[in-house]
Amino acid sequence: MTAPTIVFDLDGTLVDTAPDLVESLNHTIAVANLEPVTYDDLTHLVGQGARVMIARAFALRGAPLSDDELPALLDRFIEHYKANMPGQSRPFPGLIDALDRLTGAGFNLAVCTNKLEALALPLIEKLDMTHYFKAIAGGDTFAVRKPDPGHLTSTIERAGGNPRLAVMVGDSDNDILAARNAAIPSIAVPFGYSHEPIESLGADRLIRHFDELDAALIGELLGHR
Ligand SMILES: O=C(O)COP(=O)(O)O
Ligand SMILES: [Mg+2]
Repeated sequence: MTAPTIVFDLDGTLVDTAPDLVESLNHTIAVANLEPVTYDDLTHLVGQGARVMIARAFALRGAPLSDDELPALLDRFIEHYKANMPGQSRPFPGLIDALDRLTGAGFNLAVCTNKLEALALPLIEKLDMTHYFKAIAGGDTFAVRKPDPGHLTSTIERAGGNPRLAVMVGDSDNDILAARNAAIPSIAVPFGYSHEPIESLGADRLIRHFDELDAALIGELLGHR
C-alpha cells in the first residue's frame, strides 16, 4: 500500500525565513531608493515568490515599476539571498523531531513552496534537511503554483504518493486553498506569515507547535475523508 504523504510549505512553515527575505528584499529595492520594508509588511508581500514580492514592495511604496525592470531586480534579489544562505533562517521549534518521528512512522514527506526552486533546494540543503523529502517542488517547478491544486498534486506524485492519501501543512491562504482545491485535508500553523488571522483560513486543523504533528493527527485527518 502507498504510504500517506505529508506535504509542507516552506517559508513560514518549515523554516523561519522572514529576516533574510526582508534583508534581501530591502537590498533589492534600495537600488530604486525605496524605503525599507518591515516584517509586518512582509506578510502582505510574500506568498507568490520573489518576483511578485518585489513588485508588491514597489506597489507598497507607490513607486512605478515596468515589466522590463523586473528581471534585473529579481537577479539582484536571488544573488543576495543565495550569497547569504542560510543566513538567520532556521527550522521552526520542534520541526526536526517531527520530521524524524513522521519518517520513522513511514510517511512520505514532501515540500511544495512558491519560492523559486533554485532558492528552495539550496536553503533546505544548507539546513541539512534534504534527506527528509521525497520531492521538493518550487513555484516554478511546474506550470502552475499554489493556490492551484496542480502544484500540490504534482508534488505528491513526484514524491511517489497518492493525492487521495495526503495532508498539507502550511501557514497561509495559498496553502489551505491549494489543499481545498485538491480535496486534501490541511493543517495550519500560526507562527508563519499569514496576513489574515490563521483561524479564518478554514484549515481542517490548527497546530500551535510541531510537537502536535504526529501519526495520530494525520490518521484522524485521513480517516475523516
Ligand atoms: O516565498 C514565497 O513567496 C512563498 O513561499 P512559501 O510558498 O514557501 O510560503
Ligand atoms: Mg508559507
